[in-house]
Amino acid sequence: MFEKKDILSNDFQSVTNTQKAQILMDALPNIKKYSGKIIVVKYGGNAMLNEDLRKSVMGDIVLLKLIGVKVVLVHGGGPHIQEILNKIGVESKFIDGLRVTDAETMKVVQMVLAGQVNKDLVNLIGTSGGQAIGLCGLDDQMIKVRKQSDELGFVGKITSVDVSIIKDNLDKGYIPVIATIGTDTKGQAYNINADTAAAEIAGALNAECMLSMTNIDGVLRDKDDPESLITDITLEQADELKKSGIIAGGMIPKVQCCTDAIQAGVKRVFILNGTVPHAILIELLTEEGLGTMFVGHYFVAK
Ligand SMILES: Nc1ncnc2c1ncn2[C@@H]1O[C@H](COP(=O)(O)OP(=O)(O)O)[C@@H](O)[C@H]1O
Ligand SMILES: CC(=O)N[C@@H](CCC(=O)OP(=O)(O)O)C(=O)O
Repeated sequence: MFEKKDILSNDFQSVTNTQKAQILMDALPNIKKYSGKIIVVKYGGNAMLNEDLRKSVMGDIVLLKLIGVKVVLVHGGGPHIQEILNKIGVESKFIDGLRVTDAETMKVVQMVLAGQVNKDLVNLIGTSGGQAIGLCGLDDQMIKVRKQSDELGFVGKITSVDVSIIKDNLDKGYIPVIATIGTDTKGQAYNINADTAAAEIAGALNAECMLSMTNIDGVLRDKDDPESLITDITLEQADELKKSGIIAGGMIPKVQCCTDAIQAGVKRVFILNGTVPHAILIELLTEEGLGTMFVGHYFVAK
């Protein structure tokens, strides 16, 4: 039997073919568990900046698809938006982790998320051997929103998600790749935080599982101590850790989205470190587990 450290180390190169075959056999119960089920992966932030890691994450997604999992990729791209805003000299302000979005910023958000980032990921899935289709919340008016608040400008609060276009594409064998732009009743485009959108989409799809990929191992008792990872967390514990200030900064909205997804009926929700090669496969297909798993008030066996 192999441990996480063996899988992540170069020693893994020296395992025999029989051992490799055994690893595949060991994955069989988990493959059976997820085959035919919908899994929503949220990918964004700093975990998306390194090209080799992006390739590794897209490779994991293609492999899941090929073993029969219906994968939906919801992506962010905050750092990519920031890079263009910096280049054109537009300043961005954040309120509680959300980008204040004026008309000019909204144009950049749409251009970067639905254009550059979305199509780059679609292309990468294609070259990794999968079939992806790029969508955003404007396609078929998939994500409807209303203005969240005047001070945030064109930041949308999701009012409904119509998942028909996602399901149609899953049925045709595509991996839907979704940029999180929404529209109001008048056709105005809005910026949506990608974790929030992923949780809403996962809930609307009645997904088996949602994985939120970030650049830290999961929820930590001490964010500067990787050894303090909380592997399983109930909604009540998550609330307590937020109140006590242990969960802070960008982790607050991320944890909120995870608890929202559980409450919307998603069975298993994880925060995972997307900078660990093959984090998705290790979490889903091995007994090891890497990140933080959210469970309802009752215990759900992994
Ligand atoms: N208890 C905690 N456990 C883990 N990370 C935490 C915690 N409290 C605050 N954080 C911070 O939250 C960050 C993750 O949020 P964020 O950077 O917004 O993610 P992303 O860009 O991937 O969406 C971590 O890098 C960490 O600095
Ligand atoms: C309203 C709001 O803040 N929207 C985000 C959308 C992108 C996002 O969420 O990207 P990450 O997942 O990479 O952080 C933004 O403008 O940055």
